Amino acid sequence: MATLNHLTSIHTPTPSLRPFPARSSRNTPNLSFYSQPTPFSLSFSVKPSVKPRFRSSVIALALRTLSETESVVVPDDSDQFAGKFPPGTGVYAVFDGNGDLQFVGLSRNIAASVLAHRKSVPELCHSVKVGVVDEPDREALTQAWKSWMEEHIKATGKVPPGNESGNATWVRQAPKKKADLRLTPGRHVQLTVPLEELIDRLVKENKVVAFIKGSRSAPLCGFSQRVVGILESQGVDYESVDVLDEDHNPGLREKLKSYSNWPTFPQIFVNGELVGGCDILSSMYEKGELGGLVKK
Ligand SMILES: N[C@@H](CCC(=O)N[C@@H](CS)C(=O)NCC(=O)O)C(=O)O
Ligand code: FES
Repeated sequence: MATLNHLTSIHTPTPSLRPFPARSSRNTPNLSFYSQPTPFSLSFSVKPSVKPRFRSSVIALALRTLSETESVVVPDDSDQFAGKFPPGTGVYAVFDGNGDLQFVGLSRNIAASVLAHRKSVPELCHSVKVGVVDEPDREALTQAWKSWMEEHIKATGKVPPGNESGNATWVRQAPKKKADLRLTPGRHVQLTVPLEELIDRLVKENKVVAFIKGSRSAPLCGFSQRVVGILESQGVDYESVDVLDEDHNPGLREKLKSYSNWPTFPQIFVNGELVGGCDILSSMYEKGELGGLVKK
């Protein structure tokens, strides 16, 4: 069983971690842009005329416009993909190998969208510019998307080919989500084996298990949502269990804390061992350490 000692040995705390993305200025939607090689935890938002406050020796250029945002080359190998793109909401612009803009998209999980495009149209998906939108309501997102589109149209007189009506190259059906795992069929069915044993079996029989608050399709807490976003952006085949579902998982919320010796959720297990919660997973994702751990 994983213990806190075990965990500290595999996780070095990263004080630079903070809620992502950073808050921004008045009036305009909160846009924060970042570019390689700046990890997204260091992204921040500024008005163009304002000097950013740098948080590390890696100098980040935080700019608002499409032309001023640096592009990030999309790696060939999905294992090198980790940490390059944020698993959060915003706009992104995809360029082909000639540097021609092919598509401007909106996504709730930019990293997952870029990965999907890279797989479906690798020849058109060479590099990507990203604009993260803080507190993304529909209007802020649409405004962000419009500003990049308008900038491109102004400069070239053309809509990016992928955004022309009728072009379905970049549109994809949202993949069907797996169902959450449940420990029992319902309240009427009593557990016949101790809960601890069920947890033990569950985490040992499934490579990656995320115990979260809410379902994977509708997480009920930002920490759980972030972890789901990260796992999905990596295309990880994982199982999820809702610790708030007392009907199907009675007592799990409390029992899991003693089982894992970890007091909060989410909790992510890999090969039967607790890897950690949201902070640890975020940090591993940003450092590109997650792929090796969770891939089969
Ligand atoms: N720093 C934690 C954040 C998670 C957290 O603080 N979770 C709280 C609120 S969702 C929790 O699970 N509390 C115990 C409980 O609700 O039973 C992490 O990295 O996962
Ligand atoms: S449920 Fe409130 S922070 Fe997670």
